[in-house]
Amino acid sequence: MFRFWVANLQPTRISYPRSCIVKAGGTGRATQMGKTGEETGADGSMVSIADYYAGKNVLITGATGFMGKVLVEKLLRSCPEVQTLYLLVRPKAGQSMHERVSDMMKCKLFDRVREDNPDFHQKIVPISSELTQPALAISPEDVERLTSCVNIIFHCAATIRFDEPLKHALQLNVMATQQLLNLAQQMHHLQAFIHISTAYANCNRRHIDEIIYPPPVEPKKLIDSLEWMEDSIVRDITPRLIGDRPNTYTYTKALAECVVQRESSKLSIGIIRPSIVGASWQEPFPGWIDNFNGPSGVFIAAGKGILRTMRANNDAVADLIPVDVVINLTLAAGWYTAVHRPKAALVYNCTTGGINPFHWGEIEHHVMSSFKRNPLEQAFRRPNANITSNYLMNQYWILVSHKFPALIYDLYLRLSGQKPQMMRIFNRLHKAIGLLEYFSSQDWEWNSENMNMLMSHLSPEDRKTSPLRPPAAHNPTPQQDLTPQTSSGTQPHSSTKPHPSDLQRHTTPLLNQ
Ligand SMILES: CCCCCCCCCCCCCCCCCCCC(=O)SCCNC(=O)CCNC(=O)[C@H](O)C(C)(C)COP(=O)(O)OP(=O)(O)OC[C@H]1O[C@@H](n2cnc3c(N)ncnc32)[C@H](O)[C@@H]1OP(=O)(O)O
Ligand SMILES: NC(=O)C1=CN([C@@H]2O[C@H](COP(=O)(O)OP(=O)(O)OC[C@H]3O[C@@H](n4cnc5c(N)ncnc54)[C@H](OP(=O)(O)O)[C@@H]3O)[C@@H](O)[C@H]2O)C=CC1
Repeated sequence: MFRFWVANLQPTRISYPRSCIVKAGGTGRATQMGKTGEETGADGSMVSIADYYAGKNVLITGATGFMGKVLVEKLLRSCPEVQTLYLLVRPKAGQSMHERVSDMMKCKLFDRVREDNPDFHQKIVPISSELTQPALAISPEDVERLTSCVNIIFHCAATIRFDEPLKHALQLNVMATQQLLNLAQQMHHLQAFIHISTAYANCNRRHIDEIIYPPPVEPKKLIDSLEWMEDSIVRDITPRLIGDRPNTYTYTKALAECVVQRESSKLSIGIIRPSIVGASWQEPFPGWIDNFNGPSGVFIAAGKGILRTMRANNDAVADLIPVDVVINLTLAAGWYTAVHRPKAALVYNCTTGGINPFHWGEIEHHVMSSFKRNPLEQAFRRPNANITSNYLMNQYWILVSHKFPALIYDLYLRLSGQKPQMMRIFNRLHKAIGLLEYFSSQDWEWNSENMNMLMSHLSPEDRKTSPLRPPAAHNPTPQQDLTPQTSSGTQPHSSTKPHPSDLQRHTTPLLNQ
């Protein structure tokens, strides 16, 4: 299997002349490039994001995931004239691909879309695909169909587990991305390829620009080397390979960026780097989330009275960003990439810390007071969690507030003839928070010039309906046409960075309750 991938990392490229790709474009409303570079309609007015997506065929990977679902929902709701959404989905947990998609469309997230258009499901076409398989396991008929009509690709699928074995993380995050790029190059009408990366792909640096940094290793060389290795050997050498990155996730996401960038002479590419994606701010309704990733699991464990202590720096910036804001940026980047066809891939650091800093210490305060006002059902103990940056103090509280109560509770369970379980729960919790502490103990500085630039290109209507950042009393929306920073970092970029004190703070709705 690995051998196949290696062979396919250097694909036979079918390149279409750029003019062909662009002209062939969407079947939507007639558009032309305005003098300023904005896409304008036939009447000369600026074309909105919804106008751009009208009549377009969109391919989405990872649509069953947290961010993918929100992307599908927003596209259907805000771009009602979008032609078709092709979702690459695999069967899972005994459910067929069709059952999974049909279940997904029944979920509360889609209530508003359902209200607006009860037949919205007709726009969704699931395509069977297992991304870790050769050629993404897409049938030849489906390849034919996709290559003949897709206009925009959003690549959201990934393994986001921090403890993923390197080979699997490499297969999904890097090789599948390469396979998708190969497919993209065969598409006759493709206008934009949007890759979802993470703001932490380069977390081994303190200051992160909107450029692609040199990869920690040549991806193909790594794949070649791992091909013949036993899994146990790969496991042993993983810490050496990932070096100063904390896990295989950030390492493989960095490699994926590099693989994507290498195709930027043939495809129009945008790379979105969100920081820690949390519950929705506004859309389709406030507070939607469907997973325990990142801080969400920590919050729930604290709310249930299980987690009492965690290592985190009170003063470090907690770079949380609501999922709807990330998706607004993703759709706007798709539009911008297709319309402006930047020569090099544009990277968008999708972060909040530089403009609206919020700290882990403040989060602790809001989370705890929120759970005191709105207690969770069946809590283990009354919630009372504290964060500390002191290792010894944390170890002390782990012993006193986690392990000791767990021992007592398990003893009680044993004596009452039940299976002990609390120590097992704490062991898993300790493993999970051990993996998260790297991110809660330090902070990073992300440049977000391209996000500002993108905002400056949005029509006034789009700024209202698809805000790229939560509103702030004194939040100066850049009015001027800012120069994009290219992924190679070669072009100059504007220094119109808003001052943090100009901006109002926000928290996710969960914390605002
Ligand atoms: C003290 C109180 C206040 C706190 C303030 C301070 C908070 C500090 C928090 C710091 C967090 C910092 C996080 C930074 C992350 C930045 C990373 C960059 C962002 C990204 O690019 S991508 C997203 C990042 N990825 C992740 O977050 C994934 C991390 N998770 C993992 O790697 C694995 O899940 C983990 C942690 C290794 C655990 O694996 P495992 O034990 O195998 O468990 P599963 O995840 O498979 O879950 C099994 C099962 O349990 C359910 N579950 C999980 N957590 C909870 C919970 N808290 N309560 C209830 N149930 C839970 C889970 O849904 C699974 O259920 P299934 O039914 O699906 O089996
Ligand atoms: N959540 C976050 O905080 C952040 C996420 N990101 C990035 O955003 C993107 C989306 O993340 P998120 O939505 O949170 O992740 P999820 O884990 O919720 O979703 C992952 C998606 O990838 C799909 N997928 C995984 N493996 C395969 C496979 N072998 N074949 C086909 N599909 C597969 C999953 O499908 P299935 O349902 O079948 O498993 C699912 O749809 C990722 O690229 C991630 O790196 C970046 C920064 C922060």
